[in-house]
Amino acid sequence: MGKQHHAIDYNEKVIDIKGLTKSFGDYHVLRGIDLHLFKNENLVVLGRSGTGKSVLIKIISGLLRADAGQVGVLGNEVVNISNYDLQELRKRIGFSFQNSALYDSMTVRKNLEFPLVRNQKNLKRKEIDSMVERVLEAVGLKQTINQMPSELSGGQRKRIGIARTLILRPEIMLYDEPTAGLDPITSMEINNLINSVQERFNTSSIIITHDLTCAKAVGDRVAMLLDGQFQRQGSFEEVFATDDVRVKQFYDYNFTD
Ligand SMILES: Nc1ncnc2c1ncn2[C@@H]1O[C@H](COP(=O)(O)OP(=O)(O)OP(=O)(O)O)[C@@H](O)[C@H]1O
Repeated sequence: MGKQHHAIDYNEKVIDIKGLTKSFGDYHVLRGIDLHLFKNENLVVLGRSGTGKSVLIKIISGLLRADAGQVGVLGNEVVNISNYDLQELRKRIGFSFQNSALYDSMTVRKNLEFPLVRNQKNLKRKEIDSMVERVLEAVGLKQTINQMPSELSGGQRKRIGIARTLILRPEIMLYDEPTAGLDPITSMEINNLINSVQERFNTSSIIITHDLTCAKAVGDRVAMLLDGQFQRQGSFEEVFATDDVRVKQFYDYNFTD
């Protein structure tokens, strides 16, 4: 059984992509993609290395431009968005990168304050402290507030990275390989965290992963990129209920549970 989640709003699409194409020279990475994300939904995007998963989330967040198609994000059309609107839109989207990229010379507290101080210049000390405490509590790491990143485990650093993203209260979360390089128990803890973030912060998320245990644990819906298109979408079970050798191979090599 995949996960069950009941708060998804099927009437509201926070991301709505139609006919998206993107090439690099002669290499056609995305070949007419249709994809949507409902409000409060966790959507897992699966695909082999090099299939264009990172390119897709870069286009969603405006870091890369699409060649053609429509990319609706929180009511904006990002294909022809102005730079100002793009900056405003980016504040509503949180990224959790593969390498959490904490600042090694700053304590956990300073790392968490950093995006706040940069983006919301008029906050009082008390407000900053309470926001830091709130996100630290949400990721279960209150005790690390005065530690340096080098004193944390890989899983803890990943959590702090997620906390730092949450502090700006994003409406959409984009997780790039959230369990990469983590052991199975730590991975499970991150999967649980992704689900609890969805519930506590009402985020809608795209989770890019190779880890099928993660896909099963966090995905309300799964979409698989094959040859530049989402040829399979549905529940975890639906996506893998096929004789397509490309899908079977992906399952056999990536499911270790
Ligand atoms: N800026 C770029 N210029 C040229 N080619 C690019 C660029 N960005 C990505 N590509 C190519 O597009 C393809 C898809 O890359 P992408 O990073 O999206 O893969 P991915 O599915 O995220 O794989 P992985 O899981 O390995 O990160 C790759 O072949 C890559 O070389």
